[in-house]
Amino acid sequence: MTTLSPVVNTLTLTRPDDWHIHLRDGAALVDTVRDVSRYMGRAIVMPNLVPPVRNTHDAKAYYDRIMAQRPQPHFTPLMVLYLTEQTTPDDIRAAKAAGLVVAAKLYPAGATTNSDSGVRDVKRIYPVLEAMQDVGMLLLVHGEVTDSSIDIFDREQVFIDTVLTDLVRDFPALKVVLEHITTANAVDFVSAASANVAATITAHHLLYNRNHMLAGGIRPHYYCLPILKRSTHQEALVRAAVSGNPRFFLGTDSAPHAKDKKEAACGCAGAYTAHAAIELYAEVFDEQNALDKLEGFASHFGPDFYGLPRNTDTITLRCESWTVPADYPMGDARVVPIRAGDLIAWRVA
Ligand SMILES: NC(=O)N[C@@H](CC(=O)O)C(=O)O
Ligand SMILES: [Zn+2]
Ligand SMILES: [Zn+2]
Repeated sequence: MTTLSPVVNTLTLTRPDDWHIHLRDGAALVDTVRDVSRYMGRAIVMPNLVPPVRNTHDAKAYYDRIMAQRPQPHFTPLMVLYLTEQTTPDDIRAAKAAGLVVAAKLYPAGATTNSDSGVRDVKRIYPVLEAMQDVGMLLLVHGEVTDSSIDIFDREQVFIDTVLTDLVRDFPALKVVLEHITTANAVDFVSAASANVAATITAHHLLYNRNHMLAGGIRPHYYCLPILKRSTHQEALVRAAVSGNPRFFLGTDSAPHAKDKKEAACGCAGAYTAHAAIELYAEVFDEQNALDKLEGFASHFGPDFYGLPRNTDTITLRCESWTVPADYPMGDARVVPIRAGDLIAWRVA
């Protein structure tokens, strides 16, 4: 239960989880694992490494590399397989049997960072989806079409209309998470879908719209995929997040890229928010006078949808502003976080 002090300057809630994060690999793990494990209980760890996490063996090895960073003891990484057109139903059954892997991720080939090994035609992985539905493994989806003739601001909506609608109809018992939603269309789709369809929402898509990225100068650290949309979409996401509808829950999509790879003529897609994830979400809920709805979104609805137990301990946030550093170390590189050099209103006690 959320406890609000009378003056609402502290907030205690069940320990949250992050249902979508990129921890990367190698030297970066020191920093990404430390950040995510500060207070998150679990994290769904995205498999878009190079090469991707394709099978139980890869997932176990990646899990071990994460655990070698000695995350806080309350932290557990939840592993995900990367679906390719070569993934077999046996890969799914083996991963389920091994117990470490809770989901598999559909990246349309070419849709986002390290998605080249992804799926060109969803029909080709229908036998794999059949197996997932059968064994109860969740499908996580980067929901954008890749057709170059489709406007980048429309790619999520077109994916919903041309791919996802058929997919959820053809696999009614498959649990599907539409990741990092960015449009009112996605909110409407999930709200109207069966109880087996949910969505994650990032802090940056709740806090920002495309003006923040493009008006008065181009700001590459706001560039992520799916791209920030116009404010009416942002407002629809905020309404969904604070609605108390259990099919919308927290997934930061914190996705670090080295500063020089973002501040470049052709910059990478991804925003870093793991330095202040729950703090940024708290700002959004506070702004909406909906702090009492944060716990459901951050700590209850995710595990409920995944069929996992809720965390049993708590964290406490204080309404006390602090200045985010200009950058943070990320292995041998530096990463510029969201809100760099600026204030955040909440801090974790
Ligand atoms: N969101 C992003 O813009 N980038 C992510 C990939 C993804 O989640 O689509 C990344 O891995 O950098
Ligand atoms: Zn994605
Ligand atoms: Zn992501």
